[in-house]
Amino acid sequence: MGVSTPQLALQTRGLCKEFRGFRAVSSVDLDVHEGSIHALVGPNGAGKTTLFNLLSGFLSVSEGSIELFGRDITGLAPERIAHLGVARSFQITSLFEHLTPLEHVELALQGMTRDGYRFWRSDRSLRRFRARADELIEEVGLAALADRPAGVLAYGQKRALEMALVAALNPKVLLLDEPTAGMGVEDVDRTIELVRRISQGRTVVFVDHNMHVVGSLADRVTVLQSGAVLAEGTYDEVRRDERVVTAYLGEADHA
Ligand SMILES: Nc1ncnc2c1ncn2[C@@H]1O[C@H](COP(=O)(O)OP(=O)(O)OP(=O)(O)O)[C@@H](O)[C@H]1O
Repeated sequence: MGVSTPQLALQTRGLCKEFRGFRAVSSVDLDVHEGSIHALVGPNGAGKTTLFNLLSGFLSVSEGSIELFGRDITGLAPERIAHLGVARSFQITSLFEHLTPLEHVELALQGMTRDGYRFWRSDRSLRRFRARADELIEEVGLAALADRPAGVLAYGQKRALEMALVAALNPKVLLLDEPTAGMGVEDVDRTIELVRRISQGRTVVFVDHNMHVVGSLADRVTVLQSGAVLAEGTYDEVRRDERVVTAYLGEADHA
């Protein structure tokens, strides 16, 4: 009888974040459908990173609520939210220059087990994860560099390794903060493919300034301005929206 609505992976209602009276995120109602790729865009300072930090629990919520698959996760610690299946892309600074990509992924896989991150564990115990680590390294296109120190990887390759580390967590929801930032055209296109592959069977929310990336990947786009939702829809809908055009032109004017 009733029309079945697709399940929401993430839902926020009236979400606010204030920094000493300044509203960086203001009454945001966000619906992210399960299995979708959802982009957050907006001019500099629009509140995208702050919203990401709220979703992953890295910042406390000032007002409003966050639900993950219908469960209220407002106020949960980041590790609890991670445990419930939300992973955030690693920052480059979290790579260990002397460890190889393979070792990074093996450690990430070990971190998922009861053993946790035990760096003093023997090579033998890590070898249990070798086959899966090989797969992940292959998937992100780093097979030829699997045994080189991460320090020698080029920028785009480091970002690919971060993607493998996030995928190793096997999350239900993946939050990617500017996956193509600072990349040349080739790396951007490779990353689009990579995100597409990694998004299979998952929900992805990403922030990116590159509209080619947003247009190629996003099923839905939420445009933020001054902390609030300015527009929401498909890429084609939002890019034709007068208010969105004005917001971006306004930014260009001030550049
Ligand atoms: N810890 C903080 N304390 C005070 N103000 C903050 C803090 N973090 C962010 N802000 C402010 O909140 C606003 C939103 O910042 P945020 O980094 O979320 O924007 P953004 O959309 O991610 O921008 P960008 O595209 O430049 O990364 C900005 O005005 C910023 O200065």
